[in-house]
Amino acid sequence: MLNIVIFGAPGSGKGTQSARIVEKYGLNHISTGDVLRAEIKNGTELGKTAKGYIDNGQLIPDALMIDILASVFDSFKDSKGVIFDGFPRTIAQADALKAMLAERGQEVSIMLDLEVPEDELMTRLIKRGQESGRADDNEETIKKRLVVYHSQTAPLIDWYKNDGKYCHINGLGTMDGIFADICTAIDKL
Ligand SMILES: Nc1ncnc2c1ncn2[C@@H]1O[C@H](COP(=O)(O)OP(=O)(O)O)[C@@H](O)[C@H]1O
Ligand SMILES: [Mg+2]
Repeated sequence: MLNIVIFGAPGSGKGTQSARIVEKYGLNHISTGDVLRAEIKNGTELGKTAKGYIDNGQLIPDALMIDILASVFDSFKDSKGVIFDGFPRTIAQADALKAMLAERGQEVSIMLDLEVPEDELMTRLIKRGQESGRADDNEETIKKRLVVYHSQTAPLIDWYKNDGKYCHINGLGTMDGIFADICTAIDKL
């Protein structure tokens, strides 16, 4: 199985590139953001809990996220592989993902880090907020999310370097150009 972690700040293009990877390689996509937004839309207990954190630009607690992730992962039977989009976001989540995959005789194949400058992230997210109406894509919440990204999520770059899975991708450029770089990395696996 191919287990790909797609990584980057909010607005770095994880969702955009995941859709292309899914189509070309026939993988299953786990976007934890999409899972939580669906729960919010359906008004579930989990959705209510998640909304409080998301509206404030904060991360959902690790223990809850790790449970959700494992149950979504186990819902895919005979999968060719999975793209993890939006998970892990903390060191504790990376440890948990490694343990969860190891229990199932698997491991992360590669971590793709989409690097995009901050001013470009802000421009993209403001635009996404206007077009899609995503509640957390407003300037105030985006700023909080970027602070959380730098303090809690960016340390995963060194974590994955130490684990030998890290792959840097320049996330600035055309969507096709970025996808071509991603394919080059995946095809080497
Ligand atoms: N290479 C790119 N160049 C310009 N805009 C992009 C690029 N990739 C994605 N976008 C736009 O940036 C926004 C955020 O992309 P998205 O894939 O949702 O990011 P993430 O899932 O990492 O938050 C979207 O509105 C998308 O259309
Ligand atoms: Mg996304």
